[in-house]
Amino acid sequence: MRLTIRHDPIEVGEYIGQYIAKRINDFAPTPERPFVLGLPTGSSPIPTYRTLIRLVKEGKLSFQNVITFNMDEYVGLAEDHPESYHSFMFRELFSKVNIPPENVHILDGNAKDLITECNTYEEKIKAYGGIELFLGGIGEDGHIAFNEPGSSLKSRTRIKTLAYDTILANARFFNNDITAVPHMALTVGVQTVLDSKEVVIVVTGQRKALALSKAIEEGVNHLWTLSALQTHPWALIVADEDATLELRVKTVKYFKSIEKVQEEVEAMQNKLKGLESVKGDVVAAEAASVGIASA
Ligand SMILES: N[C@@H]1[C@@H](O)[C@H](O)[C@@H](COP(=O)(O)O)O[C@@H]1O
Repeated sequence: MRLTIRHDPIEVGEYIGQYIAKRINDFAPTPERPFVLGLPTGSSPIPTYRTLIRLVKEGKLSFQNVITFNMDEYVGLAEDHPESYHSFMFRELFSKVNIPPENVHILDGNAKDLITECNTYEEKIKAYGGIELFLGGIGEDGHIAFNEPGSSLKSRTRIKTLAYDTILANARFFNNDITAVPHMALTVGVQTVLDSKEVVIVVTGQRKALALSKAIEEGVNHLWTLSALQTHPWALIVADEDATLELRVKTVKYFKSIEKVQEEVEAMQNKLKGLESVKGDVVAAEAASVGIASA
C-alpha cells in the first residue's frame, strides 16, 4: 500500500484526478474494451470530480468508453431526492462529462427485490471483467462504501443497516435531521472493492485522522474495514495533511520518503525513455541515409 500526502483537499483532488485520467488514457479504452471505474459519493471525492470535469473540458480525458459502478445507495430514498446517490453523482460528475447514460451503474435502493438487485450488481461487474480502478472514500469509523464496523472482510454487495455514527455524520446532508437520514443502504462489499485491480482512497480532514491511523498503522480488522486494503496488491491512499494528524511522525516520514524515491525512479525512467527515443531517431536517420526502409 502507498500513502501519498498532499497539502489540502484541493491538492488531493488534483492529484487523484490527474492519476485517474492517466490510468484511463494509458488504458486507451474502446467500446469493446472499456475502462471500468468504481466511484464513491461523499464530500471527499468532490475535488477529484472537479479535476476530472476540467480535464474533460480541456479535451485531455474522455468518459466515452468508461463504465462506472457506484459503491452504494440509500434504501427507500427516492432516486430524485437531492441527497440520493443517484442525484449526487449526476450533479457532481455525470452531467458534466461525456459519459453515455447507459455506461453508468448505481444500485437501485428502491428495487422491489433488494437481494436480487445486489446479486445482479455483482454479476454485472463480473460481466465487464471486473473493476479496473475503484476510487473510494472512508467514513469517520473507517468504513469503506457502507461497510460499517464488523462487516465481513469477505462481504459482497448486500443490504446494510447503517451505524448510528454514520447516520449522525450524514445528518448534515439532511438539514441535521437524523430522522430524515435513511437507516439502510445497499453497498458493495469489502471483497467487491478488494477484487478490483487497483484501489485509490481519498482521505481528507481531521475527522478522518483516527480512521486513517487505524486503517494503516494497525492490523487488518473488521472494526475498521478500510484496513482490509492492507491485503490488496495495488492500493493507494491519498490524504491531506489534516488527515495525517493521528499518524506517527515515523509513518508520515516513511511514506513521504517512499514517494520521493518513487519520483526519482520515475524521473530516471523518463530520462532513459527520452534517451532511447533519441537513439531510435538517430538509428532511423542512419538507416534512411544508407537506403534501409524502416518496417
Ligand atoms: N457511503 C459513504 C462513503 O462511501 C463515504 O466514503 C463516506 C464519507 O463521506 P465524506 O466524504 O462526506 O466524509 O460517506 C458515506 O458513508
